[in-house]
Amino acid sequence: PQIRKMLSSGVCTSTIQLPGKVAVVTGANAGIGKETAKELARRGARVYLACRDVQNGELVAREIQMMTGNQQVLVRKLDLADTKSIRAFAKRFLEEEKHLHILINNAGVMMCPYSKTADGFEMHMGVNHLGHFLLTHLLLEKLEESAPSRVVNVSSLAHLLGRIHFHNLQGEKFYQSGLAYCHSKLANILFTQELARRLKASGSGVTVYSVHPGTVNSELVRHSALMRWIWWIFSFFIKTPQQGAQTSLYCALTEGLEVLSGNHFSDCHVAWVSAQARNETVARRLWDVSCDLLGIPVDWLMMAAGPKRSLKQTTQHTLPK
Ligand SMILES: NC(=O)c1ccc[n+]([C@@H]2O[C@H](COP(=O)([O-])OP(=O)(O)OC[C@H]3O[C@@H](n4cnc5c(N)ncnc54)[C@H](O)[C@@H]3O)[C@@H](O)[C@H]2O)c1
Repeated sequence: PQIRKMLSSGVCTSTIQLPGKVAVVTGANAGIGKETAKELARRGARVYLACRDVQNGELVAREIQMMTGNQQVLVRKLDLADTKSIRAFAKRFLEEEKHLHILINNAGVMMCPYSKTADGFEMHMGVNHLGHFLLTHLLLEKLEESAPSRVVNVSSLAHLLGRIHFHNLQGEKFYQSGLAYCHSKLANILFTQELARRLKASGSGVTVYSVHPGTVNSELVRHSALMRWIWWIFSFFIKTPQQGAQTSLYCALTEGLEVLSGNHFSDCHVAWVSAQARNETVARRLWDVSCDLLGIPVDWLMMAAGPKRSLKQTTQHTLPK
């Protein structure tokens, strides 16, 4: 354990406690999300485990309650592959909670065979990007009312290989499962940056960060025999889920991080991103296209001084069938 500790740099050293604070963690019933939720609960927050599998979520909630002594760990159904489920989750949450201080967009799928969400979106883009885009949109007013508040988008170093192909967003022209994951993780970073720009322009007290958690021993690689094998071989050297949760926790908890809103973090430090991930034009267009696909008004968070764009300029993308 000592060697493992040495190999894993980046620990969230914030001592902040969270009584009276409310947090939502997506995909909180496994891996990095579970450890993130556990630590937020340990610090006294009321934590919503937003899970696709509620039964399993309840088991995890009981485990976290027992380990932390915090009974305010609640499970709510959220399937990010279905916009109806996302809207139902948000509706219930907004009805029952006065505040939301921390939203961790953590859930993700990797290298799944070509498949589509209930709304016809390619699964990686649908779950990893569009699902969290819609969820954040629906919860933003509550975050603004609760400011200072934070959004953490769990992305990946895999964004390096990502590209936003607007003519092939649903992967119907060409599809490769590994690349589809990379594209969706690039979308996480572009969304973070565009959201940060808009929140700043609107004078909101909500800040947003994207995160690479490291290479983490979790179930994420379940769809690829090769990746499972590689993860197994290197399992001693890669991070535990608890170590993988540190950068998400750092971005959610560290005092004074507001000035770095929009940045990407790894090992609890600001991290470099690819040229693609710094392209503001692509970020703006992805924002508009995402709104279009989800039926959200493009100006749901209009740049105060930004150029007005007509949707015509942005509709050169493939709609789901
Ligand atoms: N494990 C790594 O090495 C690694 C590296 C870089 C980035 N990440 C990112 O970290 C995040 C967490 O991954 P992990 O490693 O803990 O994997 P994991 O498979 O253990 O956890 C993923 C979680 O997402 C949930 N999820 C999947 N599809 C969902 C859906 N449709 N609706 C709601 N929830 C859904 C799963 O149920 C699970 O709880 C992901 O966004 C992943 O891309 C992981």
